[in-house]
Amino acid sequence: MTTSPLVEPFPETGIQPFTKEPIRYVGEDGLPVQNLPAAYTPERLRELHAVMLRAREFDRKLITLLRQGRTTFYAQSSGMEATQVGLAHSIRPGHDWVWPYYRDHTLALALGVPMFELISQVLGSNSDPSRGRQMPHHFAARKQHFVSISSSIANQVPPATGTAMAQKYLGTDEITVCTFGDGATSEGDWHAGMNMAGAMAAPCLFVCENNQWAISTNLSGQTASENIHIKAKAYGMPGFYVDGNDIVAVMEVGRTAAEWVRAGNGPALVECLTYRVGSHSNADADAEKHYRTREEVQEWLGRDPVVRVEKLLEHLGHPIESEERANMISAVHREVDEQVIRAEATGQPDWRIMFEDVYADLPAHLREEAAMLRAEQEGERK
Ligand SMILES: Cc1ncc(C[n+]2csc(CCOP(=O)(O)OP(=O)(O)O)c2C)c(N)n1
Repeated sequence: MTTSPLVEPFPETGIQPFTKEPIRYVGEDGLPVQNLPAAYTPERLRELHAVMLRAREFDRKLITLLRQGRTTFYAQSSGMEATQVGLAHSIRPGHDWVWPYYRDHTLALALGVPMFELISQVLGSNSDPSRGRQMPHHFAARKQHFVSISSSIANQVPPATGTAMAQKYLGTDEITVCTFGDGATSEGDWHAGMNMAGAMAAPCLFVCENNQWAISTNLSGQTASENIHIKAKAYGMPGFYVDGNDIVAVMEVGRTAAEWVRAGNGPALVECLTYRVGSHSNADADAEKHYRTREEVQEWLGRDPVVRVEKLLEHLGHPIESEERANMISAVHREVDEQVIRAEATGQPDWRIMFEDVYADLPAHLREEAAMLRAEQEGERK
């Protein structure tokens, strides 16, 4: 067990919980503000950059799909790539369990969920693992232990704690990862889940993707607390504050916290300070400038996490040339187009699937409803 986790820097990495300022390795200008750990070679940084850029372009293409009316809901994560890709690289994909929230498709991609599955889900096609029964953009991926998403804010927090408690009782070396936005931290479920995790020393890594807006409510309207991570203290767990647009910082803090949780020390909270540069979802009046200024958005566009890695690579003498970047973007666009065609070709699920996959023996009232629908369909066909 590590001693004094609430005040001391963590011995292996020297990373300190409860800092006043977000922990940062790479400044907004792309220059390191402290020594980069040896693992961040130019090759590694290029790999991370490619994952981030793929997610960014996935967002752009899916917005087009939405505008074409081929899906009905989408919530972009543009601007938050360092947080989600960094988190994916802090845990063990397919081993640890993830209770995500609805903006986490970049996390899913980075954990290795095939793009085909994500696109199938958004389209509700036959190839969708949920077979069109979940709201669009509410993914689940069995192989990656990525639990189905709830639209209801903070709903995932108590069951994430429960999963972590089970992992503890079973004595596995898995941990649970639970993500949420800043708005979720005002919900009763959030406090119940955090409290229980602390009391039970459950191996749960809580990650707040603080993008500073909950639809039209900003952080200061959300809480009188000076920040989110400080709330961890009340639940007896360390709280880390990290620059969520700096992938090196997210990975260093994320890995420190995850391994500390895995070592049996109990839960931890990581707050990633980032920004949602796009609209909340397609059901949002962001473009009409009702709740935030264009200047604020511009300011954060200037802190782009993908560009930060490009600037760092340039500084290290390994720049991504503009032609190479353009080719990477075209390749993602082609990949999306191909997966859309493949998913659409599987067709839409039949109404009969409503009655499948839940009951081994269908109860009488559902058998009756199925028979009624069948009769109606047959009547229409005559
Ligand atoms: C229990 C509940 N209350 C309200 C809503 C409506 N709602 C949908 S998204 C959202 C904002 C959540 O903001 P945050 O947790 O910060 O995540 P973000 O969308 O900013 O990533 C709200 C209030 C909901 N889905 N569930």
